[in-house]
Amino acid sequence: MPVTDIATRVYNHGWRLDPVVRSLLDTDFYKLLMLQMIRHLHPEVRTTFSLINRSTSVRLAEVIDEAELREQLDHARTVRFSQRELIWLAGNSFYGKQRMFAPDFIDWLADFQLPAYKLGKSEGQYELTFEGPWTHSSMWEIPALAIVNELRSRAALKGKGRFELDILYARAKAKLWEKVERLRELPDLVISDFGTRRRHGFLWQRWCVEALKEGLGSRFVGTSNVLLAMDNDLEAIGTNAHELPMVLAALAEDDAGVAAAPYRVLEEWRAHYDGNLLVALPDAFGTAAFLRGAPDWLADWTGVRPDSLPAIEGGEQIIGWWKERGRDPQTKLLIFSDGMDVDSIEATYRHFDGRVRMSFGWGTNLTNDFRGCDPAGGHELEPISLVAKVTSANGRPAVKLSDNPAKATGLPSEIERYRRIFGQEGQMPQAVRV
Ligand SMILES: Nc1ncnc2c1ncn2[C@@H]1O[C@H](COP(=O)(O)OP(=O)(O)OP(=O)(O)O)[C@@H](O)[C@H]1O
Ligand SMILES: O=P(O)(O)OC[C@H]1O[C@H](OP(=O)(O)OP(=O)(O)O)[C@H](O)[C@@H]1O
Ligand SMILES: O=C(O)c1cccnc1
Repeated sequence: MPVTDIATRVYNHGWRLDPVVRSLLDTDFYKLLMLQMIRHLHPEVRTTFSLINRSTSVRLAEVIDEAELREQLDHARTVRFSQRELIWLAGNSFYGKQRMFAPDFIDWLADFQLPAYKLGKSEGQYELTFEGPWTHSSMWEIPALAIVNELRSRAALKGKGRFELDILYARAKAKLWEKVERLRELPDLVISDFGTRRRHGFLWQRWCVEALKEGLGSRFVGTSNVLLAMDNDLEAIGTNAHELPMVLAALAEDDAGVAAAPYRVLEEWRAHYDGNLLVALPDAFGTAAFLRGAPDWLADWTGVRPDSLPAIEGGEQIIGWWKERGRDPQTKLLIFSDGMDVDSIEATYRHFDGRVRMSFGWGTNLTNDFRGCDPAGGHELEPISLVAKVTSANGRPAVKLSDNPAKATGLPSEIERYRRIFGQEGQMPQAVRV
Protein backbone atom coordinates (compact mmCIF):
# COMPACT_ATOMS: atom_id res chain seq x y z
CA MET A 1 0.00 0.00 0.00
CA PRO A 2 1.63 3.31 -1.06
CA VAL A 3 1.54 5.86 1.76
CA THR A 4 1.75 9.42 0.47
CA ASP A 5 2.21 12.39 2.77
CA ILE A 6 -0.56 14.40 1.13
CA ALA A 7 0.27 17.71 2.79
CA THR A 8 3.90 17.56 1.63
CA ARG A 9 2.80 16.64 -1.84
CA VAL A 10 0.26 19.46 -2.13
CA TYR A 11 2.96 21.84 -0.90
CA ASN A 12 5.56 20.61 -3.38
CA HIS A 13 3.39 20.14 -6.42
CA GLY A 14 2.01 23.62 -6.86
CA TRP A 15 4.36 24.45 -9.72
CA ARG A 16 3.71 22.10 -12.63
CA LEU A 17 0.87 20.25 -14.29
CA ASP A 18 -0.24 17.69 -11.80
CA PRO A 19 -2.82 15.74 -13.79
CA VAL A 20 -6.06 15.11 -11.92
CA VAL A 21 -7.09 12.34 -14.29
CA ARG A 22 -4.35 9.87 -15.07
CA SER A 23 -6.38 6.81 -15.93
CA LEU A 24 -9.68 6.20 -17.71
CA LEU A 25 -10.41 3.65 -14.97
CA ASP A 26 -10.53 6.60 -12.57
CA THR A 27 -14.31 6.64 -13.03
CA ASP A 28 -17.40 4.99 -11.58
CA PHE A 29 -17.90 1.32 -12.37
CA TYR A 30 -21.51 1.95 -13.42
CA LYS A 31 -20.21 4.08 -16.29
CA LEU A 32 -18.51 1.02 -17.78
CA LEU A 33 -21.55 -1.18 -17.19
CA MET A 34 -23.80 1.38 -18.88
CA LEU A 35 -21.27 2.01 -21.64
CA GLN A 36 -21.20 -1.63 -22.68
CA MET A 37 -24.98 -1.61 -23.02
CA ILE A 38 -25.19 1.79 -24.72
CA ARG A 39 -22.58 0.76 -27.27
CA HIS A 40 -24.50 -2.43 -27.95
CA LEU A 41 -28.02 -0.97 -28.23
CA HIS A 42 -27.65 2.76 -28.92
CA PRO A 43 -24.38 3.35 -30.74
CA GLU A 44 -25.88 6.02 -33.01
CA VAL A 45 -27.38 8.21 -30.30
CA ARG A 46 -25.65 11.53 -29.72
CA THR A 47 -25.91 13.30 -26.39
CA THR A 48 -24.80 16.45 -24.63
CA PHE A 49 -23.70 16.38 -21.00
CA SER A 50 -23.54 19.69 -19.14
CA LEU A 51 -21.94 20.82 -15.93
CA ILE A 52 -24.48 22.21 -13.44
CA ASN A 53 -23.40 24.00 -10.29
CA ARG A 54 -26.37 23.90 -7.93
CA SER A 55 -24.39 25.85 -5.32
CA THR A 56 -24.79 29.08 -7.25
CA SER A 57 -23.31 31.21 -4.48
CA VAL A 58 -19.93 29.64 -5.30
CA ARG A 59 -18.77 31.46 -8.43
CA LEU A 60 -16.61 28.74 -9.87
CA ALA A 61 -15.33 30.77 -12.81
CA GLU A 62 -13.86 33.23 -10.33
CA VAL A 63 -12.26 30.49 -8.23
CA ILE A 64 -10.74 28.20 -10.85
CA ASP A 65 -8.31 29.55 -13.42
CA GLU A 66 -9.59 28.92 -16.94
CA ALA A 67 -6.16 28.03 -18.35
CA GLU A 68 -5.63 25.44 -15.60
CA LEU A 69 -9.05 23.98 -16.25
CA ARG A 70 -8.35 23.71 -19.98
CA GLU A 71 -4.98 22.12 -19.29
CA GLN A 72 -6.57 19.44 -17.13
CA LEU A 73 -9.42 18.76 -19.56
CA ASP A 74 -6.94 18.59 -22.45
CA HIS A 75 -4.76 16.23 -20.48
CA ALA A 76 -7.69 13.92 -19.74
CA ARG A 77 -8.27 13.71 -23.51
CA THR A 78 -4.75 12.33 -23.95
CA VAL A 79 -5.33 9.45 -21.53
CA ARG A 80 -6.07 5.97 -22.92
CA PHE A 81 -6.90 2.66 -21.29
CA SER A 82 -3.57 0.94 -20.72
CA GLN A 83 -2.89 -2.63 -21.67
CA ARG A 84 -2.65 -3.59 -18.00
CA GLU A 85 -6.04 -1.98 -17.28
CA LEU A 86 -7.75 -3.74 -20.18
CA ILE A 87 -6.32 -7.11 -19.17
CA TRP A 88 -7.59 -6.55 -15.65
CA LEU A 89 -11.06 -5.54 -16.89
CA ALA A 90 -11.23 -8.59 -19.13
CA GLY A 91 -9.83 -11.07 -16.61
CA ASN A 92 -11.17 -9.88 -13.26
CA SER A 93 -14.46 -11.20 -11.91
CA PHE A 94 -17.06 -8.64 -10.89
CA TYR A 95 -19.81 -9.52 -8.43
CA GLY A 96 -18.50 -13.07 -8.63
CA LYS A 97 -19.03 -13.18 -12.38
CA GLN A 98 -16.31 -13.89 -14.94
CA ARG A 99 -16.14 -12.04 -18.25
CA MET A 100 -18.56 -9.24 -17.34
CA PHE A 101 -17.17 -7.30 -20.28
CA ALA A 102 -17.30 -8.91 -23.72
CA PRO A 103 -14.05 -9.22 -25.71
CA ASP A 104 -15.31 -6.93 -28.50
CA PHE A 105 -16.10 -4.25 -25.89
CA ILE A 106 -12.62 -4.52 -24.42
CA ASP A 107 -11.12 -4.21 -27.93
CA TRP A 108 -13.24 -1.14 -28.54
CA LEU A 109 -12.10 0.44 -25.27
CA ALA A 110 -8.49 0.19 -26.43
CA ASP A 111 -9.10 3.09 -28.86
CA PHE A 112 -11.34 5.11 -26.57
CA GLN A 113 -10.69 8.82 -26.20
CA LEU A 114 -12.75 11.43 -24.39
CA PRO A 115 -14.37 13.72 -26.99
CA ALA A 116 -13.91 17.48 -27.37
CA TYR A 117 -15.43 19.84 -24.84
CA LYS A 118 -16.85 23.36 -25.03
CA LEU A 119 -15.96 25.80 -22.30
CA GLY A 120 -17.40 29.26 -21.74
CA LYS A 121 -18.30 31.50 -18.83
CA SER A 122 -21.53 33.14 -17.79
CA GLU A 123 -22.37 35.05 -14.63
CA GLY A 124 -19.43 33.72 -12.66
CA GLN A 125 -20.03 30.10 -13.64
CA TYR A 126 -18.35 27.84 -16.17
CA GLU A 127 -20.48 26.59 -19.02
CA LEU A 128 -18.89 23.25 -19.77
CA THR A 129 -20.52 20.87 -22.21
CA PHE A 130 -19.60 17.59 -23.87
CA GLU A 131 -21.28 16.72 -27.13
CA GLY A 132 -20.77 13.55 -29.14
CA PRO A 133 -21.86 9.93 -29.38
CA TRP A 134 -23.61 8.90 -26.14
CA THR A 135 -20.85 6.31 -25.74
CA HIS A 136 -18.29 9.09 -25.52
CA SER A 137 -19.93 12.17 -24.02
CA SER A 138 -21.25 10.13 -21.08
CA MET A 139 -17.70 9.15 -20.15
CA TRP A 140 -16.88 12.79 -19.34
CA GLU A 141 -19.28 13.00 -16.39
CA ILE A 142 -16.97 11.64 -13.72
CA PRO A 143 -13.56 12.98 -14.87
CA ALA A 144 -15.02 16.44 -15.56
CA LEU A 145 -16.53 16.62 -12.08
CA ALA A 146 -13.37 15.25 -10.48
CA ILE A 147 -11.28 17.85 -12.31
CA VAL A 148 -13.46 20.82 -11.38
CA ASN A 149 -13.75 19.70 -7.77
CA GLU A 150 -10.01 19.08 -7.40
CA LEU A 151 -9.06 22.38 -9.03
CA ARG A 152 -11.40 24.11 -6.60
CA SER A 153 -9.65 22.36 -3.69
CA ARG A 154 -6.24 23.28 -5.07
CA ALA A 155 -7.28 26.92 -5.42
CA ALA A 156 -8.35 26.94 -1.77
CA LEU A 157 -5.08 25.30 -0.69
CA LYS A 158 -2.82 27.60 -2.68
CA GLY A 159 -0.72 29.82 -0.47
CA LYS A 160 -1.20 27.76 2.67
CA GLY A 161 1.96 26.95 4.63
CA ARG A 162 3.45 23.51 5.06
CA PHE A 163 2.24 23.15 8.66
CA GLU A 164 -1.14 24.68 8.00
CA LEU A 165 -1.66 22.03 5.33
CA ASP A 166 -0.43 19.34 7.66
CA ILE A 167 -2.96 20.36 10.32
CA LEU A 168 -5.74 20.63 7.76
CA TYR A 169 -5.21 17.06 6.56
CA ALA A 170 -4.67 15.83 10.11
CA ARG A 171 -8.06 17.24 11.07
CA ALA A 172 -9.77 15.78 8.02
CA LYS A 173 -8.20 12.39 8.76
CA ALA A 174 -9.29 12.52 12.40
CA LYS A 175 -12.78 13.55 11.29
CA LEU A 176 -13.06 10.61 8.95
CA TRP A 177 -11.68 8.21 11.54
CA GLU A 178 -14.31 9.34 14.05
CA LYS A 179 -16.93 8.44 11.45
CA VAL A 180 -15.27 5.04 11.02
CA GLU A 181 -15.44 4.44 14.76
CA ARG A 182 -19.15 5.21 14.79
CA LEU A 183 -19.84 3.02 11.77
CA ARG A 184 -18.05 0.11 13.42
CA GLU A 185 -20.85 0.04 15.96
CA LEU A 186 -23.24 -1.17 13.25
CA PRO A 187 -22.54 -4.91 13.13
CA ASP A 188 -24.16 -5.78 9.80
CA LEU A 189 -23.26 -2.62 7.95
CA VAL A 190 -22.54 -2.96 4.22
CA ILE A 191 -20.98 0.18 2.79
CA SER A 192 -18.99 1.26 -0.25
CA ASP A 193 -17.32 4.39 -1.56
CA PHE A 194 -19.36 6.37 -4.15
CA GLY A 195 -17.31 9.54 -3.78
CA THR A 196 -15.24 9.87 -6.97
CA ARG A 197 -17.15 12.67 -8.70
CA ARG A 198 -17.19 15.20 -5.87
CA ARG A 199 -13.95 14.21 -4.15
CA HIS A 200 -11.50 16.71 -2.66
CA GLY A 201 -8.76 15.10 -4.76
CA PHE A 202 -7.59 11.73 -6.03
CA LEU A 203 -5.01 11.13 -3.33
CA TRP A 204 -7.47 12.09 -0.63
CA GLN A 205 -10.07 9.68 -2.00
CA ARG A 206 -7.39 6.99 -2.05
CA TRP A 207 -6.57 7.72 1.58
CA CYS A 208 -10.26 7.53 2.53
CA VAL A 209 -10.76 4.23 0.73
CA GLU A 210 -7.68 2.69 2.32
CA ALA A 211 -8.76 3.97 5.73
CA LEU A 212 -12.19 2.37 5.33
CA LYS A 213 -10.61 -0.88 4.20
CA GLU A 214 -8.58 -1.10 7.38
CA GLY A 215 -11.07 0.56 9.71
CA LEU A 216 -14.28 -1.16 8.64
CA GLY A 217 -12.89 -4.51 7.50
CA SER A 218 -15.53 -6.71 5.90
CA ARG A 219 -18.24 -4.05 6.39
CA PHE A 220 -16.49 -2.07 3.64
CA VAL A 221 -17.39 -4.00 0.52
CA GLY A 222 -15.65 -1.92 -2.15
CA THR A 223 -15.54 1.24 -4.18
CA SER A 224 -17.28 2.50 -7.29
CA ASN A 225 -13.89 3.86 -8.42
CA VAL A 226 -12.57 1.24 -10.82
CA LEU A 227 -8.92 2.33 -10.56
CA LEU A 228 -8.99 2.26 -6.76
CA ALA A 229 -10.73 -1.12 -6.84
CA MET A 230 -8.01 -2.50 -9.09
CA ASP A 231 -5.13 -0.98 -7.13
CA ASN A 232 -6.45 -1.97 -3.71
CA ASP A 233 -7.83 -5.38 -4.54
CA LEU A 234 -11.33 -4.26 -3.72
CA GLU A 235 -14.66 -5.10 -5.31
CA ALA A 236 -15.82 -2.56 -7.95
CA ILE A 237 -19.36 -1.55 -6.99
CA GLY A 238 -21.99 -0.16 -9.35
CA THR A 239 -25.65 0.04 -10.33
CA ASN A 240 -26.93 2.35 -13.11
CA ALA A 241 -27.79 6.02 -13.48
CA HIS A 242 -30.55 8.45 -14.45
CA GLU A 243 -29.05 9.07 -17.88
CA LEU A 244 -30.53 5.78 -19.15
CA PRO A 245 -34.23 6.65 -18.68
CA MET A 246 -33.51 10.32 -19.43
CA VAL A 247 -32.09 9.56 -22.87
CA LEU A 248 -34.71 6.97 -23.81
CA ALA A 249 -37.48 9.35 -22.73
CA ALA A 250 -35.93 12.22 -24.71
CA LEU A 251 -35.86 10.03 -27.82
CA ALA A 252 -39.50 8.88 -27.45
CA GLU A 253 -41.85 9.98 -30.21
CA ASP A 254 -44.82 10.86 -27.99
CA ASP A 255 -46.01 11.10 -24.39
CA ALA A 256 -46.81 7.39 -24.24
CA GLY A 257 -43.24 6.65 -25.29
CA VAL A 258 -41.94 8.94 -22.56
CA ALA A 259 -44.12 7.16 -19.98
CA ALA A 260 -42.84 3.75 -21.14
CA ALA A 261 -39.14 4.74 -21.26
CA PRO A 262 -38.23 3.93 -17.62
CA TYR A 263 -39.43 0.34 -18.08
CA ARG A 264 -37.78 -0.13 -21.49
CA VAL A 265 -34.50 0.72 -19.82
CA LEU A 266 -35.05 -2.08 -17.33
CA GLU A 267 -35.71 -4.57 -20.11
CA GLU A 268 -32.54 -3.52 -21.85
CA TRP A 269 -30.61 -3.78 -18.60
CA ARG A 270 -31.84 -7.26 -17.70
CA ALA A 271 -30.87 -8.47 -21.16
CA HIS A 272 -27.28 -7.54 -20.27
CA TYR A 273 -26.87 -8.12 -16.55
CA ASP A 274 -28.21 -10.30 -13.76
CA GLY A 275 -27.86 -11.10 -10.04
CA ASN A 276 -26.68 -8.23 -7.88
CA LEU A 277 -26.71 -5.88 -10.87
CA LEU A 278 -30.49 -6.09 -11.06
CA VAL A 279 -30.98 -2.96 -9.00
CA ALA A 280 -33.52 -0.39 -10.24
CA LEU A 281 -33.19 3.36 -9.88
CA PRO A 282 -36.78 4.53 -9.41
CA ASP A 283 -36.74 8.32 -9.18
CA ALA A 284 -35.78 9.78 -12.57
CA PHE A 285 -39.39 10.94 -13.08
CA GLY A 286 -40.72 10.34 -9.56
CA THR A 287 -40.69 7.17 -7.47
CA ALA A 288 -44.45 7.00 -6.84
CA ALA A 289 -45.33 6.97 -10.56
CA PHE A 290 -42.49 4.56 -11.32
CA LEU A 291 -43.60 2.00 -8.73
CA ARG A 292 -47.27 2.29 -9.63
CA GLY A 293 -46.61 1.55 -13.30
CA ALA A 294 -43.86 -1.03 -12.80
CA PRO A 295 -44.22 -4.45 -14.41
CA ASP A 296 -44.60 -7.25 -11.91
CA TRP A 297 -41.29 -8.88 -12.88
CA LEU A 298 -39.47 -5.84 -11.53
CA ALA A 299 -40.44 -6.93 -8.02
CA ASP A 300 -38.30 -10.04 -8.63
CA TRP A 301 -35.16 -7.95 -9.14
CA THR A 302 -32.51 -8.01 -6.43
CA GLY A 303 -33.13 -4.47 -5.24
CA VAL A 304 -33.86 -0.79 -5.65
CA ARG A 305 -31.67 2.30 -5.15
CA PRO A 306 -33.83 5.11 -3.70
CA ASP A 307 -31.99 8.32 -4.56
CA SER A 308 -33.81 11.57 -3.90
CA LEU A 309 -36.42 11.06 -1.16
CA PRO A 310 -35.24 11.18 2.44
CA ALA A 311 -33.74 7.69 2.93
CA ILE A 312 -36.31 6.36 5.41
CA GLU A 313 -39.23 7.73 3.41
CA GLY A 314 -37.89 6.26 0.17
CA GLY A 315 -37.12 2.89 1.75
CA GLU A 316 -40.60 2.65 3.27
CA GLN A 317 -42.25 3.35 -0.08
CA ILE A 318 -40.28 0.62 -1.76
CA ILE A 319 -40.86 -1.90 1.03
CA GLY A 320 -44.58 -1.11 0.81
CA TRP A 321 -44.47 -1.76 -2.92
CA TRP A 322 -42.70 -5.12 -2.50
CA LYS A 323 -45.33 -6.17 0.03
CA GLU A 324 -48.15 -5.02 -2.25
CA ARG A 325 -46.63 -7.16 -4.99
CA GLY A 326 -46.46 -10.16 -2.64
CA ARG A 327 -42.67 -10.20 -2.23
CA ASP A 328 -40.81 -10.59 1.06
CA PRO A 329 -38.76 -7.42 1.73
CA GLN A 330 -36.34 -9.41 3.90
CA THR A 331 -35.00 -11.03 0.74
CA LYS A 332 -34.63 -7.67 -1.03
CA LEU A 333 -31.86 -5.09 -1.17
CA LEU A 334 -32.11 -1.32 -0.72
CA ILE A 335 -29.05 0.72 -1.71
CA PHE A 336 -29.03 4.16 -0.11
CA SER A 337 -26.76 6.57 -1.92
CA ASP A 338 -27.96 10.16 -1.87
CA GLY A 339 -25.84 12.54 0.19
CA MET A 340 -25.43 10.00 2.99
CA ASP A 341 -23.29 10.67 6.05
CA VAL A 342 -22.80 8.98 9.43
CA ASP A 343 -25.95 10.42 11.06
CA SER A 344 -28.24 9.40 8.19
CA ILE A 345 -26.48 6.05 7.78
CA GLU A 346 -26.98 5.23 11.47
CA ALA A 347 -30.60 6.38 11.47
CA THR A 348 -31.43 4.47 8.28
CA TYR A 349 -29.63 1.33 9.44
CA ARG A 350 -31.44 1.32 12.78
CA HIS A 351 -34.79 2.04 11.16
CA PHE A 352 -34.63 -0.83 8.67
CA ASP A 353 -32.46 -3.32 10.58
CA GLY A 354 -33.93 -6.81 10.21
CA ARG A 355 -36.67 -5.74 7.78
CA VAL A 356 -34.75 -5.59 4.52
CA ARG A 357 -31.18 -6.13 3.28
CA MET A 358 -29.46 -2.81 2.86
CA SER A 359 -26.26 -1.27 1.69
CA PHE A 360 -24.91 2.27 1.58
CA GLY A 361 -23.06 4.14 -1.17
CA TRP A 362 -21.18 6.90 0.62
CA GLY A 363 -20.15 9.77 -1.65
CA THR A 364 -19.23 13.39 -1.08
CA ASN A 365 -19.48 13.26 2.70
CA LEU A 366 -16.86 10.52 2.64
CA THR A 367 -14.37 11.94 0.12
CA ASN A 368 -14.85 15.68 0.54
CA ASP A 369 -15.68 16.50 4.14
CA PHE A 370 -13.30 19.28 5.18
CA ARG A 371 -15.98 21.20 7.06
CA GLY A 372 -14.33 22.81 10.07
CA CYS A 373 -10.86 21.52 9.14
CA ASP A 374 -9.23 24.69 7.80
CA PRO A 375 -6.95 26.16 10.50
CA ALA A 376 -7.58 29.58 8.93
CA GLY A 377 -11.32 29.09 9.44
CA GLY A 378 -12.15 29.37 5.74
CA HIS A 379 -15.12 27.69 4.06
CA GLU A 380 -13.64 27.33 0.57
CA LEU A 381 -13.01 23.62 1.05
CA GLU A 382 -16.59 22.78 1.92
CA PRO A 383 -18.22 20.59 -0.73
CA ILE A 384 -20.64 22.00 -3.27
CA SER A 385 -23.49 20.45 -5.21
CA LEU A 386 -21.89 20.04 -8.60
CA VAL A 387 -23.33 17.59 -11.12
CA ALA A 388 -22.99 16.76 -14.81
CA LYS A 389 -26.25 15.77 -16.46
CA VAL A 390 -27.36 14.66 -19.88
CA THR A 391 -29.18 17.67 -21.33
CA SER A 392 -30.02 16.50 -24.84
CA ALA A 393 -30.21 13.36 -26.94
CA ASN A 394 -30.20 13.54 -30.74
CA GLY A 395 -30.88 17.25 -30.34
CA ARG A 396 -34.00 16.72 -28.19
CA PRO A 397 -34.14 18.04 -24.64
CA ALA A 398 -33.54 15.59 -21.78
CA VAL A 399 -35.33 15.91 -18.45
CA LYS A 400 -34.95 14.65 -14.91
CA LEU A 401 -37.81 15.29 -12.48
CA SER A 402 -36.46 13.51 -9.39
CA ASP A 403 -38.51 13.26 -6.18
CA ASN A 404 -36.91 16.49 -5.09
CA PRO A 405 -37.93 19.43 -7.31
CA ALA A 406 -34.62 21.12 -6.44
CA LYS A 407 -32.89 18.38 -8.44
CA ALA A 408 -35.06 18.66 -11.56
CA THR A 409 -33.10 19.41 -14.74
CA GLY A 410 -34.20 20.34 -18.26
CA LEU A 411 -36.03 23.09 -20.11
CA PRO A 412 -38.88 24.49 -17.98
CA SER A 413 -41.46 23.72 -20.71
CA GLU A 414 -40.23 20.11 -20.93
CA ILE A 415 -40.24 19.73 -17.15
CA GLU A 416 -43.88 20.84 -17.21
CA ARG A 417 -44.67 18.32 -19.92
CA TYR A 418 -43.02 15.47 -17.98
CA ARG A 419 -44.90 16.53 -14.83
CA ARG A 420 -48.13 16.18 -16.76
CA ILE A 421 -47.10 12.73 -18.01
CA PHE A 422 -45.86 11.29 -14.70
CA GLY A 423 -47.87 13.36 -12.22
CA GLN A 424 -46.40 15.01 -9.16
CA GLU A 425 -47.43 12.55 -6.51
CA GLY A 426 -44.86 12.13 -3.75
CA GLN A 427 -42.70 15.11 -4.69
CA MET A 428 -40.78 16.21 -1.61
CA PRO A 429 -38.79 19.45 -1.74
CA GLN A 430 -35.57 19.29 0.25
CA ALA A 431 -32.53 21.53 0.39
CA VAL A 432 -29.71 20.04 -1.68
CA ARG A 433 -26.41 19.97 0.20
CA VAL A 434 -24.17 17.88 -2.06
N1 LIG B 1 -4.61 11.83 -9.87
C1 LIG B 1 -4.00 10.65 -9.80
N2 LIG B 1 -4.51 9.60 -10.44
C2 LIG B 1 -3.90 8.39 -10.38
N3 LIG B 1 -2.79 8.16 -9.69
C3 LIG B 1 -2.24 9.17 -9.03
C4 LIG B 1 -2.80 10.47 -9.06
N4 LIG B 1 -2.05 11.29 -8.32
C5 LIG B 1 -1.04 10.53 -7.86
N5 LIG B 1 -1.14 9.27 -8.27
C6 LIG B 1 -0.23 8.17 -7.97
O1 LIG B 1 -0.04 8.18 -6.56
C7 LIG B 1 1.35 7.95 -6.25
C8 LIG B 1 1.94 9.10 -5.50
O2 LIG B 1 1.72 10.27 -6.24
P1 LIG B 1 2.75 11.44 -6.45
O3 LIG B 1 2.17 12.31 -7.49
O4 LIG B 1 3.08 12.02 -5.12
O5 LIG B 1 4.04 10.72 -7.01
P2 LIG B 1 5.22 11.43 -7.67
O6 LIG B 1 6.35 10.53 -7.49
O7 LIG B 1 5.30 12.84 -7.22
O8 LIG B 1 4.82 11.38 -9.22
P3 LIG B 1 3.94 12.30 -10.15
O9 LIG B 1 4.91 13.00 -10.99
O10 LIG B 1 3.12 11.28 -10.90
O11 LIG B 1 3.09 13.26 -9.36
C9 LIG B 1 2.02 7.66 -7.57
O12 LIG B 1 1.95 6.26 -7.77
C10 LIG B 1 1.15 8.37 -8.58
O13 LIG B 1 1.25 7.78 -9.85
O1 LIG C 1 -23.08 11.00 -1.56
P1 LIG C 1 -23.27 11.73 -2.85
O2 LIG C 1 -22.30 12.76 -3.10
O3 LIG C 1 -24.70 12.17 -3.00
O4 LIG C 1 -22.90 10.69 -4.02
C1 LIG C 1 -23.68 9.73 -4.59
C2 LIG C 1 -24.68 10.35 -5.52
O5 LIG C 1 -24.09 10.71 -6.75
C3 LIG C 1 -25.02 10.50 -7.77
O6 LIG C 1 -25.79 11.64 -7.93
P2 LIG C 1 -25.55 12.74 -9.08
O7 LIG C 1 -24.15 13.18 -9.13
O8 LIG C 1 -26.08 12.17 -10.34
O9 LIG C 1 -26.45 13.92 -8.63
P3 LIG C 1 -27.99 14.03 -8.22
O10 LIG C 1 -28.65 12.68 -8.28
O11 LIG C 1 -27.88 14.58 -6.84
O12 LIG C 1 -28.57 15.01 -9.16
C4 LIG C 1 -25.81 9.32 -7.28
O13 LIG C 1 -27.07 9.21 -7.86
C5 LIG C 1 -25.85 9.47 -5.81
O14 LIG C 1 -27.04 10.09 -5.40
O1 LIG D 1 -23.17 2.79 -9.02
C1 LIG D 1 -23.87 3.68 -8.52
O2 LIG D 1 -25.08 3.55 -8.35
C2 LIG D 1 -23.22 4.99 -8.13
C3 LIG D 1 -21.87 5.13 -8.06
C4 LIG D 1 -21.32 6.33 -7.69
C5 LIG D 1 -22.12 7.39 -7.37
N1 LIG D 1 -23.44 7.25 -7.45
C6 LIG D 1 -24.00 6.06 -7.81
